[in-house]
Amino acid sequence: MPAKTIDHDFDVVEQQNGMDPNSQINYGDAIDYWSSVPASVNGVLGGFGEQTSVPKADIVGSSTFLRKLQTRMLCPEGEAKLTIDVGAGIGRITRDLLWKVSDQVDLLEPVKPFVQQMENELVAVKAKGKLGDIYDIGMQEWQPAPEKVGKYWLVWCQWCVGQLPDDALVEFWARCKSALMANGTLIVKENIAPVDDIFDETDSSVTRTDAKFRELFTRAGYKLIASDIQKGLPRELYPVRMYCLKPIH
Ligand SMILES: C[S@@+](CC[C@H](N)C(=O)[O-])C[C@H]1O[C@@H](n2cnc3c(N)ncnc32)[C@H](O)[C@@H]1O
Repeated sequence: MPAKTIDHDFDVVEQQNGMDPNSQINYGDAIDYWSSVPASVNGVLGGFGEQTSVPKADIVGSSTFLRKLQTRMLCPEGEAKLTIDVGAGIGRITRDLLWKVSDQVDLLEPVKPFVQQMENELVAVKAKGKLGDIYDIGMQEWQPAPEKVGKYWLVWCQWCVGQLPDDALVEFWARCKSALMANGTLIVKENIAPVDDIFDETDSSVTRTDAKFRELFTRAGYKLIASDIQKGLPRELYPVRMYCLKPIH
């Protein structure tokens, strides 16, 4: 869930059970949960929709982060800035941010009602000729289309990687490496757990610690070049961290 509130009692019970949060993830349960919420910003942001400060603060934080990284994200002349919005929900981030910095945006999202809603959310992006392909599958099933291997300028993963267990996530990020162009970038923006990884049974996901993220980036073959905390979120939410990663070739 994107905007998870801190619920210590629940976390402690889960940790005391001594179960590995990874082993509790069930892809089917996750799809059932996300299919049951409204196909809206409020639905994909766990109740922290446009009536709250969260969506606006999120987009401002991401564009500030990207602006700081401009010189590290140069695209070779003559090549298109192709981006993929992973676990895209209804296409909120593409609609509000990614189209502005990209020539074309692909989206990956396994929940059918969210994919249908993209048609409404992305009318303006499509009219500008910037809407690419939509893959209605999970990250664990995705691999870059043969003609797109080495073509992506940016892979954007936000509030979705907790849906995969550690090993499947490392394998997914390794496939992203083959999708990226030589100077391509992986951005990961996620909630951060304070002490240990925490399983959330609502959407069958894991909230990871900063240390775990850094370990998984190394395992997947990336170098971390920048990281910032998202500012301006309500106090009751987990901290949210942005990571900028470059593949090690
Ligand atoms: C919290 S929402 C975030 C949506 C979007 N990234 C945003 O910030 O607006 C999590 C998204 O991950 C999607 N998701 C669930 N399981 C997934 C999987 N295995 N692979 C890719 N996306 C998944 C959900 O359907 C949902 O759209």
